[in-house]
Amino acid sequence: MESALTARDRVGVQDFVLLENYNSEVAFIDNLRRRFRENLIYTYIGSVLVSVNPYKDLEIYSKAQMERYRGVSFYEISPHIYALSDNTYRAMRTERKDQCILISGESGAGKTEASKKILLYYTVTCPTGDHMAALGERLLQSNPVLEAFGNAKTLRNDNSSRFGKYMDVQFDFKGVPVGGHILNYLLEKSRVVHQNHGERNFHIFYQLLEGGDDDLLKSLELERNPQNYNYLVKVSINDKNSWKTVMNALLVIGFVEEEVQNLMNIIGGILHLGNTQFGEGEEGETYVTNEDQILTLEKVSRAKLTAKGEEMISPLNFEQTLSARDALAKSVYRRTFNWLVEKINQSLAQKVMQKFKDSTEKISLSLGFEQFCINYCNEKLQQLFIELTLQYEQEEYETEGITVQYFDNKIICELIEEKHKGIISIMNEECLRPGETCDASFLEKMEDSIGGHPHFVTHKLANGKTRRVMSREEFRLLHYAGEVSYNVNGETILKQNEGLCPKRSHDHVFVIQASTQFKNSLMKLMEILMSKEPSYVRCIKPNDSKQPGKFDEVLVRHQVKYLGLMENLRVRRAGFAYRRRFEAFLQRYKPLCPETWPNWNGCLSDGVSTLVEHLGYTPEEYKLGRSKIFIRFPKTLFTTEDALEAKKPEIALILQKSWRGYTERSKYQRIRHAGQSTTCW
Ligand SMILES: Nc1ncnc2c1ncn2[C@@H]1O[C@H](COP(=O)(O)OP(=O)(O)OP(=O)(O)O)[C@@H](O)[C@H]1O
Repeated sequence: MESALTARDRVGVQDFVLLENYNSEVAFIDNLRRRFRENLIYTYIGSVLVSVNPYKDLEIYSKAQMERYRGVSFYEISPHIYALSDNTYRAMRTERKDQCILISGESGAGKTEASKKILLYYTVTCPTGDHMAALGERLLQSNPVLEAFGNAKTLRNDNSSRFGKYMDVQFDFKGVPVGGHILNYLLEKSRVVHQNHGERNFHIFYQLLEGGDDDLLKSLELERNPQNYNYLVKVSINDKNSWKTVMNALLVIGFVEEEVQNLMNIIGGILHLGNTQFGEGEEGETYVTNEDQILTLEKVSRAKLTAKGEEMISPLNFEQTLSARDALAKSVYRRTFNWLVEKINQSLAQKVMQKFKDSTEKISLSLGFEQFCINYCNEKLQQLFIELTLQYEQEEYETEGITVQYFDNKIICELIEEKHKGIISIMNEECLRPGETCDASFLEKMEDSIGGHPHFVTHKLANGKTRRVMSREEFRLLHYAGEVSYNVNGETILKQNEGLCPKRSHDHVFVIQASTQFKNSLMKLMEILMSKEPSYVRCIKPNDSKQPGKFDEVLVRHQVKYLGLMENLRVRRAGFAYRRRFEAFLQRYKPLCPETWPNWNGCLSDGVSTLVEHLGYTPEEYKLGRSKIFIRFPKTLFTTEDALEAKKPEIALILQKSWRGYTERSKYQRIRHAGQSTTCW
């Protein structure tokens, strides 16, 4: 195994920082490709882990592998998600600082799998109490449940998460995981009533129909064939087995039989709701045509209005009724999903580590409100990445007189969220305006307020070439990940911003616009993340056909670009690969120098100078700042780490000897003291 690993390490560089030509995108991608061919899917850029989806099971996630990475320094061993997990865990314990791991990448790049591997690593390697054994199991089992209700087959991924997830895991002072908590964001509820060609509804609908036993289906008045339901399309993906896994997971998490039955009642109810047929009366009123549904569903075709304190029931026309039926289905599903997450949270009780799951997607189709929110979320996460890594480095380098240029996406975030002028404000204003919401006037307002912004374009504002490919009903944003067009026609952006309810002019003030809600929850998330020490996993999808061994260079290049990996590398290499506060550096490496071991009593920077001179660092290898040492090349650090590793047995021997000497001396003193006391008597 070891020799195989050494051979693997020779294929490409395991840290991009060691790339000879670090400015070359070609060299970067070539390194990725060479490693990918050897099944080396992980590579570092300093402390950032780049992961390429292998689309096949690799034997690198066993318990034995976990043991290899346990307690081992980041740079000492080949890159792995376990190394990052372990490092984060140890940083939390030694530095006593909350940590978070941000996993990003486009749909199908491997974010969910990465998060599962991290969780598995903690549940296997962390110290446990009895409580933890059960908690670990519940943490792991929360995945199949969330996936059943929150994941679906899309063109890009057969198991695509259609919601954002932030998982919090809490440890006690001994490093024992004591609980977990999940926050979910922006479930793609529109999928409940409509799926694009080749895609499916959420897995649970199919799992129920394929896996549920005859009695259950009978009690829910359901038939096995998904084709009998308007909200479903027929594509099976091992749903029968998944059903068993999900039912078992629900039990482990602590759902009682009645709750599971209720959940299934709701899922069945949504399917029936989708099958409700409506007819149109002579005066434009709508009525339910399938008689068995009349009692439960006739209210869908009416709206309750309150004007000047008086309530009125107004009939909806055919179109409005269909839209109200779908809105009801979506709303029930969303609430059920939230309830489910809450139940899981109760089961995980006290809480543990972090992971926010985003779903960066570069989409060139016309999209609506939900996609707008998802892309805004990814934009914010990218901004956070820039702020926490690149900008931080920039500031440090400025004091060293080094300047580095990088792409800052703040301008796009502001375009979306700025008070009074941003797209969200304009959208809200338009929703609050008396009268029917109108996407055309929303577009005009945007053109007036932000027309001319370099990241915004509409048909009217576009130049000839772009205008030819743009419709009059869309606007285009140049996100950091690429251009995305958003459709504003009819039922899309504004309707969804209002929460998909038919608008009632008198209660505008009570409408809490979905975009503002989303913006606020995003701000809260950013606050949480900013308060923690971040680690990053950047996932890359090697091809669009989900095939093992296929490396599509164009696709990979695009992701390298929008994930900002080249910038990340440039900043890393422009300066120093490693930095540590003097006290931390001295504390770690002081055994390597007789003058600093066992203690250095002078000023810290002198101690570090003495230490590195003894180690033979050349002037270009390092620099001393005011409070930190900066080491330019990882190789220098590796050598120092190796020296420390080699020294460890010697240190252990010295400590052992000192301890034995101390205990023997104490014993002698006690005997001597006892002898003297006896003599006195
Ligand atoms: N490390 C891995 N080893 C083996 N297969 C993997 C790995 N990572 C991902 N895959 C494969 O790729 C598929 C897609 O991965 P995953 O669901 O994690 O993507 P994602 O980035 O979470 O996508 P989405 O944003 O759509 O949820 C998985 O179902 C699995 O088949």
